[in-house]
Amino acid sequence: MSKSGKNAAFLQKLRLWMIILCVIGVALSIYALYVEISKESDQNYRAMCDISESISCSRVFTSRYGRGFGIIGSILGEDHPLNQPNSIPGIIFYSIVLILGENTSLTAAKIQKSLLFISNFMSLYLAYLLYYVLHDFCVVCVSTYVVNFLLTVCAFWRVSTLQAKYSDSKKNS
Ligand SMILES: C/C(=C\C[C@@]12O[C@]1(C)C(=O)c1ccccc1C2=O)CCC[C@H](C)CCC[C@H](C)CCCC(C)C
Repeated sequence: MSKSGKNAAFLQKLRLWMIILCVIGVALSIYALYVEISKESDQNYRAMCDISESISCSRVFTSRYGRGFGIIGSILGEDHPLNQPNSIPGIIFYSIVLILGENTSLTAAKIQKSLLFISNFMSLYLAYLLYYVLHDFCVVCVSTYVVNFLLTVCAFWRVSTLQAKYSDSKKNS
């Protein structure tokens, strides 16, 4: 296969994997939202990801860090309307990444790469809270960190492949 054919095939593969990862991200966020709402209305609700006292996702989602990433509440007040469950920006975030993946321009790919790069710092901050502050292991949370990391790797490959593709098409014209 020619170089440009190989690039095109690799881009298709990346697109597929990124769609799958974004759908997983949205699904994990919707599940987190569902658990948080269920637990808030019924203290006896036990989620699938509540395995033990220290492996409990609902304890994490209903903690003060489960809303507004623990930041918005301390600035605007816990009861501020912007202090929503973390899963809501999560759903918006993965949807934006998904939409950017459907745009074939290099600019869209670069914006996508930057957003994903930043999300790993968010993962680090949330993992810190999870491990050192809440002393919990949350399966859903850790899964989102893995999804963010894998999406970031894909986004970096996508940008370099698109750059190679565009510099080749300039050479050949
Ligand atoms: C479900 C999810 C993350 C899981 C979790 O947040 C949860 C649910 C939570 O309650 C929690 C509590 C205490 C410690 C850790 C945790 C978490 O681990 C989604 C984030 C995904 C990603 C890390 C978001 C990236 C945010 C963007 C950088 C901000 C952009 C905002 C957009 C609207 C454009």
